[in-house]
Amino acid sequence: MWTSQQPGEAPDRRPPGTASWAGGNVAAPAPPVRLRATGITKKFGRREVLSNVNFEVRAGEVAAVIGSNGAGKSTFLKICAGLISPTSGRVEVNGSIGYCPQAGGTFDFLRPSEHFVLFGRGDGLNRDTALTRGREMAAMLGWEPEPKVQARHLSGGTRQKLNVILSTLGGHDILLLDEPYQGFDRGTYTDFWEVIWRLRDTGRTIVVITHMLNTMDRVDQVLDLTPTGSERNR
Ligand SMILES: Nc1ncnc2c1ncn2[C@@H]1O[C@H](COP(=O)(O)OP(=O)(O)OP(=O)(O)O)[C@@H](O)[C@H]1O
Repeated sequence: MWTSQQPGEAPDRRPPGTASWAGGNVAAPAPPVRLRATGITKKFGRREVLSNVNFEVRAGEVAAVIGSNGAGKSTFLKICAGLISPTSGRVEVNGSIGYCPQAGGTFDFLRPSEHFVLFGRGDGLNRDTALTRGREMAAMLGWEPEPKVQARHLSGGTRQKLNVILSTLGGHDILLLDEPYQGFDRGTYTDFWEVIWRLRDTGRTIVVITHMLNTMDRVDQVLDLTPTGSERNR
């Protein structure tokens, strides 16, 4: 379901189930657009942080959002997640969203398993499914949570793994990840991308804020929010 007004995509007029017709080869229909941001501008007070940003990402695509410090990457992702409103412009969402914040997102005095249950229940999962999914995702990131350790005693990188896992529990159509791999060691970074590609292959849409330039060959498209020219002094 589109959660805001759908502008209407061009109808596919091909006969159902046909890959080609009229004697010619016709490309398979493009996967559906999952997230579309149109003309997004955001001001904090008189300061314009985002200026007329347009962005569209489809099912089965991974997009990177890049830009200098303060370029508005986190602000843009929060607007896409519906956490804050743009000053102007609109976001259309076709599917459910999982969001991984840059910082926070976990609770000091809860154990990882308690996080899985708490967040899983919020996503409509029962307790056992939430625990199983959480542990499976942890294993994919090379982590076996110790049963009795509270989040405040986890290392920074491990706590960030927990943060990422929580955003994936609900099996959402769209994953918005704000610098998800801060503190990951090299092996976990590799595992992380394996997980992302696996999710992409199941038709998920993933938008990742990153500062890692070597990420660019891992994604389908890049949105660069670095201010240009006159925007630099905004
Ligand atoms: N709630 C707010 N009120 C006022 N200013 C804000 C608010 N949130 C963000 N800003 C400002 O907006 C600008 C963009 O912030 P944002 O966190 O989106 O940048 P970013 O590109 O994610 O930066 P970084 O790469 O350092 O994480 C910054 O100058 C920040 O101080």
